Amino acid sequence: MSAGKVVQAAWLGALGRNLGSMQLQSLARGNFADPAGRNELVAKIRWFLAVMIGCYGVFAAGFYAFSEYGLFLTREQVIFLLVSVGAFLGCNTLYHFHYERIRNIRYAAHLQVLIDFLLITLLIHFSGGGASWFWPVYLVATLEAAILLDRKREVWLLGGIGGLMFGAMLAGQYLGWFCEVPMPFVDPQLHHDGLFLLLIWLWVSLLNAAIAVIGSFLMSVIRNENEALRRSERRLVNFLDSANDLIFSATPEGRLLYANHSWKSALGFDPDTADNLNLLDIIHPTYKSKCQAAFGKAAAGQRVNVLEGSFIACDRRPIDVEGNITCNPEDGDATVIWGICRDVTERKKAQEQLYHLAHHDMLTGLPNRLFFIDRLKHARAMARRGEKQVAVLFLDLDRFKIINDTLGHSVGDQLLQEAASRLLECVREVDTVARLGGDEFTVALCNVNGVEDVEQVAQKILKALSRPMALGGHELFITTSIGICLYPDHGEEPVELIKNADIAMYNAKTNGRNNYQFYDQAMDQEADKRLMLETGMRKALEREEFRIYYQPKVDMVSGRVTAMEALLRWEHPELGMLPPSSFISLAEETGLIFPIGEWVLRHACLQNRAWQDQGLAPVRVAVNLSGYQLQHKGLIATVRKILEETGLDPMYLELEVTETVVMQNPDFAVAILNELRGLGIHISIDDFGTGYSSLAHLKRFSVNTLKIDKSFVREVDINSTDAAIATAIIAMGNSLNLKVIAEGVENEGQFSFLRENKCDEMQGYLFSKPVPPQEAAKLLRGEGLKIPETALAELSI
Ligand SMILES: Nc1nc2c(ncn2[C@@H]2O[C@@H]3COP(=O)(O)O[C@H]4[C@@H](O)[C@H](n5cnc6c(=O)[nH]c(N)nc65)O[C@@H]4COP(=O)(O)O[C@H]3[C@H]2O)c(=O)[nH]1
Repeated sequence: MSAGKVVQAAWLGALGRNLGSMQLQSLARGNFADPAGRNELVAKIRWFLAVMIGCYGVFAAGFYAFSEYGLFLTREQVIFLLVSVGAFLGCNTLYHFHYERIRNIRYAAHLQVLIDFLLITLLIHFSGGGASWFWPVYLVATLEAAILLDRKREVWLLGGIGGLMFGAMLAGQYLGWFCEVPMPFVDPQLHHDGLFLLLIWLWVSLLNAAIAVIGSFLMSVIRNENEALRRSERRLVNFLDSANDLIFSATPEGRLLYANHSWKSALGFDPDTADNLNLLDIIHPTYKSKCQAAFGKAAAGQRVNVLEGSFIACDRRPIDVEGNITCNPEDGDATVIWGICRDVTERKKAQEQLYHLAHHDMLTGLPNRLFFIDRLKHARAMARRGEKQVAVLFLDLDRFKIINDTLGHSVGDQLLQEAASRLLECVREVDTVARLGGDEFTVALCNVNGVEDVEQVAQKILKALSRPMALGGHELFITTSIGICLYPDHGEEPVELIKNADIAMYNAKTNGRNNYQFYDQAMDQEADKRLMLETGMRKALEREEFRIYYQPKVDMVSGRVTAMEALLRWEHPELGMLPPSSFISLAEETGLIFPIGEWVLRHACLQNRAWQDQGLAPVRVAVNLSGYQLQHKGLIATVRKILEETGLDPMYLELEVTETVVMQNPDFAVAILNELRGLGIHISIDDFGTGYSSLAHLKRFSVNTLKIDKSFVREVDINSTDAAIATAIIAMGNSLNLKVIAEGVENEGQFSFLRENKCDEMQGYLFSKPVPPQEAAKLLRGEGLKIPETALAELSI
């Protein structure tokens, strides 16, 4: 048996033995060991005597006044009798009402007994006649002394004094000092018989002594017993108070009778001071009816095990408890319910915390995957009932890893928290936003009526997340890619729905990020393909499956090639020649972008050096830098190393960085681009117009060229908005002394418009598609470069 169980068994045993006598409060009141209890008893005796004597006085006076016999009392005796009765009643009343004050007087009890002796002596003597019947009252006064006084000697002494007083009265009578006192049933002759009076005195004194001895002996026995009981009670109370469990007793109606120390300190109530405290009033409403039923059950004699409940403490704190209640009524005792419970508030809190931890993401406080699946099941059940749909949105923050790696995890964490709170703003309360890990979030939209509903939310999310975030002293711009699938159209099971939304999300990523895509079964093949690409990509470098194609950039004044843009291709053994759009984002996610990017940079530099060595007119080679590469700590060192290894002059290297990547963390980009510029490298901002650059930002960037995104070039000659954007970019570039190049120029209309608007350079299929190195060399020699006829005359070729 464990120590805890031994203690529990011990105190349960003690509790059981004392259960009947455990009416602690009421017991104390009738306790002879307690002076208050004894005084109460004595007071009762004295009131009884006073009433009896008073009745006799009234009877005697009445008899004297109205009876022709006039009784056997003289007028003076009746008067004296009434005065004595009055004095006795007066003393008693005085004692009763001023008990609290009198009891503090030393020898108050002795005095009380002596006064009783004296009054009774006077009463018997001076009233004479029938009042002499009251001589046994001496004995009662001795009994009073036995009850009131703790020391036997004092009891005997007072008993002796009583006897002496009685003797003195008889002696005085014998000697004729007092008036004649006729004794009932006694020959008046004997009233003056010394021997007879001596015998009476001896008899009364003997009785008095016997009462004093027996009374004080019995009282000491009672007192000792009571003291032992009180001691045992005290021990039990101490024992109960030392228990950590909350122990209480109450009536079946809930009135609290007793509570141990732990109960009092946990709840802040004290049944001794709070009158009529009812347990049911301080039980949490959730548990009230359950506890009421349990009390009823216990009162009916059944033990209620493992009762859970919660009290409301004095300061309104909920105190969760767990325990059992029982009721052991003994014969004649009122039904008392006993409860033993444990304060499990902390344990419950810990359990709740544990549950929260198991079901929530620590960083954002959002539900985690486990909880999300649970919520999704719930949403599915609701949708089934209402014949609605559930939408699962899978979100991945674009290029989050870059921010995390470059600005540190603390900023990354803040970003995730900010993203989480913005996501919560976009959905209703019934919907669920969860974080699956990393930068992946999911949203479950309940009771969806159709695709339009979901699209609205998706657009709201894209907008909310693209708002700039000021975190850790940086202004960050982030976008997100969202994959969406619907229950029941795209799957039944939560796991399947999440998987399909994930597949759709990848599609959104490959579709240029910052957009949403609905799941389509065809995407499954895409997912398989992606898996195949991922495994293949790891070996592609070793197997030398990557190729670089080159596309010329043409100067609009001279008509010459100013640069060759290196565009990566992957010659997949099964899928054929793959464009970068089908594998670059995958390379970024897998981290393979670093070795691949380095490979492209090295080979492009080598190629350019080779062209120069072949005697071709030197041009720049433009290499695209992924956001991940730009933010990589080792970028500058890598570029330097490659330039050294290949022997290419930095002025013939151009690095293209997309505007979105630069704007994601402008402060960081400024620092890196300045350093690259410092090496003598040409810097271009790619896809310009798609990001959020402002003039203020541009002024800080140390770049050479702005490259108008091909989406604005496509309809630049027919669409007024695109035309306005393109001309604005050209004007901006001119004012900042930057070169402006347009990409994706396919026809003469675009060409003429851009030329008329003073665009410095152009690139596009109109001049040449991206071509392998050998063909690129031909272009550099001026062979095969397509310049529109209309322009040839004006160009200084
Ligand atoms: N419709 C149309 N398209 C034209 C025309 N002229 C050129 N293009 C295409 O436009 C893209 C221009 O590259 P970008 O904007 O830097 O966009 C590039 C670039 O961001 C990225 N990329 C290419 N190579 C690399 C690389 O080595 N590293 C990194 N990080 N990204 C690369 O992949 C993107 C796509 O490259 P590509 O598929 O080669 O697509 C190229 C090119 O083939 C035209 O007249 N019409």
